[in-house]
Amino acid sequence: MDSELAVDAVGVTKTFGSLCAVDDVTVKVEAGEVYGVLGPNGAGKTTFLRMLFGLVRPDSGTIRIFDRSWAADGVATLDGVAGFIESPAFYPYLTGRQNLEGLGLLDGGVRRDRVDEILELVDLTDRAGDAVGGYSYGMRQRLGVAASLIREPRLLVLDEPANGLDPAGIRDMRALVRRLAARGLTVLLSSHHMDEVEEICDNVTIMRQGGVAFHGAIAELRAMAPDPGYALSTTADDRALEIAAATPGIAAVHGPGTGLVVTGPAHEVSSYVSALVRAEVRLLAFTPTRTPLEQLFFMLTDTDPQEAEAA
Ligand SMILES: Nc1ncnc2c1ncn2[C@@H]1O[C@H](COP(=O)(O)OP(=O)(O)OP(=O)(O)O)[C@@H](O)[C@H]1O
Repeated sequence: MDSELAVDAVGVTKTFGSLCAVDDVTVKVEAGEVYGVLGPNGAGKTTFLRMLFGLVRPDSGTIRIFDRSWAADGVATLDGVAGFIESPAFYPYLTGRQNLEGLGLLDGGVRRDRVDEILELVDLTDRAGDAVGGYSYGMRQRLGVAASLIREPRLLVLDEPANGLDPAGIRDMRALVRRLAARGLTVLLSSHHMDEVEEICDNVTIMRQGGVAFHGAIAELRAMAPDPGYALSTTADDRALEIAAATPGIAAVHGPGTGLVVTGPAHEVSSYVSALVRAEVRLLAFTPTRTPLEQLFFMLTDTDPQEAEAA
């Protein structure tokens, strides 16, 4: 039901000069879900989120947050909404706890046990007494989430919360978002990595050059994804190619460097590997290439995977 939507953005467009940064984007986020806005650099994700926060005014379209709009309700539109656009900023010489308490003062103070609870939730209890200047990037991102939680929001908006994090940081951030969702918080986050969102989001909008390349459930995306691919190196690649040609459902080509790239449904790939073993072709390497969803993301957004990885 539309009145229960946390975010109801319809046909939102924003142009900067001749550049259409956000082009007729519709995003509907149900209360209680984790929603991802995905896209490569420059796709328009941040501009879209900035419009939710009222930092940028759309040229056309409507935005309602928990049934409030900037036009009708002004700043009250942000009641129950918190989050950060790009990286959160803190006083580096104050501790994590002092930063949170300082922010709480803006609202007339925050109870100590509430700060304790939030620090526990973002897994910073042990480091709460250390100066933020000594925090890792991932800890600062988590403290940013903690700062957003002080006002007990119903909707948390996070712009690329995993950007710049190492794999452990990404794992921690993912776990944090899951914990928040389990407490009933609606989370809207942006990302340019499919693997960051595929496990935590229920629905996604994939943006490409301002427009929408896909929107729907992750499950729908999975159904559209191409077969998984594997980089293969053997003692006899030419023979391995011949065997691939004779194995139903398997496609194999020479890889970009040495070896082969093999694609096919998982059970066919398993039969293919058995056939190689029977033919006494020994495997020297067998590693998955991109996940099918990542591959689909690059296809939908028309992005060159190598360029994206370099960026
Ligand atoms: N204030 C502005 N003035 C002019 N152009 C802008 C402005 N803000 C954004 N843009 C342009 O709009 C396009 C979309 O930018 P946006 O930051 O929304 O993309 P993004 O998907 O968040 O990218 P990234 O992942 O790199 O942050 C870009 O081409 C950007 O240069």
